[in-house]
Amino acid sequence: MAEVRLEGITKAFGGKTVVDDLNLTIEDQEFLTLVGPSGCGKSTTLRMICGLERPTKGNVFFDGKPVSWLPANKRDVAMVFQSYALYPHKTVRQNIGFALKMMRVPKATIDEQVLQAARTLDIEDLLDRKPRELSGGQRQRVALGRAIVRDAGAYLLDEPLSNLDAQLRVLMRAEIKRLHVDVARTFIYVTHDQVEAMTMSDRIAVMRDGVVQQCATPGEIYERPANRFVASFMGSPPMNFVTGELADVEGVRVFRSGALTQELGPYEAAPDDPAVVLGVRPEDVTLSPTPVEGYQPGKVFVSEPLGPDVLVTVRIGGELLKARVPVPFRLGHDSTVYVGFNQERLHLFKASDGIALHAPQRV
Ligand SMILES: Nc1ncnc2c1ncn2[C@@H]1O[C@H](COP(=O)(O)OP(=O)(O)OP(=O)(O)O)[C@@H](O)[C@H]1O
Repeated sequence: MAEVRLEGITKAFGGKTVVDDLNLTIEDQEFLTLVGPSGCGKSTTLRMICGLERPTKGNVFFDGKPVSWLPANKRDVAMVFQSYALYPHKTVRQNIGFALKMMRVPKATIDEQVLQAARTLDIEDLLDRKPRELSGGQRQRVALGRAIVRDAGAYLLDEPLSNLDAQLRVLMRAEIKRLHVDVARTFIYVTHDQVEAMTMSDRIAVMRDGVVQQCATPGEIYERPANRFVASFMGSPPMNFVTGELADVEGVRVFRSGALTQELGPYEAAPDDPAVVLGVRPEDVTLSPTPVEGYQPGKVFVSEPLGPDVLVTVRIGGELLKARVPVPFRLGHDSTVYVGFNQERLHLFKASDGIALHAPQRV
């Protein structure tokens, strides 16, 4: 059992605040991912949770008990690092069992638990090898094995897949997600890869410059990003943004920018300032070779086949927009194309501070 609560935790190094008044509760058995660009404070946050770093201000609680003063080895956590940190001269079996040996667990129990962890991770046949005789993916599994054998309340994983090639990352992503189900413990995972965050997590906390921008389920983050930063960081290929303004034309709210005019649905609040940024994800852009009412004419700039669909960049006036459309797409470069947006899935942000202006919740 481990609910991890961060209450106003702040960390400064030499007067520079790198984590700023962070408040977050990670539920028991939840898979929470901290995601954000390099240097935003993810690892520092994780290190404060596990006890490798002390908060400058604020407190960390495990199951309601403050632990900020406890050293790492006295906390009920196990950590997996990006570098694996395996002992090169020890076998896989010794690496996995090392923490238990340090805790003076009887040998028979260690053997049994190591075997059980190895079975979970499908590395039983590697137990007598040394790390140098393993592939990157196998080393990663050993690092995970070393963590899960500890039977900790919370597992903290810091970019555990970043040293693996793209194919292996996809494989291990699914394996870690499955491992979380099997061991039924709290997982706190750090990555700068938004795809990992989206695919693995129960909830995602998106960080920027030491501040959590939004903490929500992957679905909410994708559908209702709190601000332009979250909208641009989550989603691949990224959301299109067009700067313009809101206007009312014969009682209908429209967005206008240069050559582009787009009718909008209802929005919760009309901002004081009409300067806004329209956001539209590439999969919400439709292309037609012939005119359609409400569509804007543009020119095909470039098209990139992705397999099941095509990423088409279209020029409308001075803007370049990306559309993800199904195959086949037969229009060549510079052909005229008509561009439509899925009105129900448009996003609006205030131009001044990037805060989202949400449409009423769809049911
Ligand atoms: N021990 C330290 N002393 C001084 N500055 C530090 C220390 N540790 C981290 N920092 C700084 O704190 C900021 C946040 O670092 P942190 O490692 O938490 O970021 P991150 O989001 O995990 O980045 P990455 O994805 O690159 O690992 C960075 O600017 C980093 O240089």
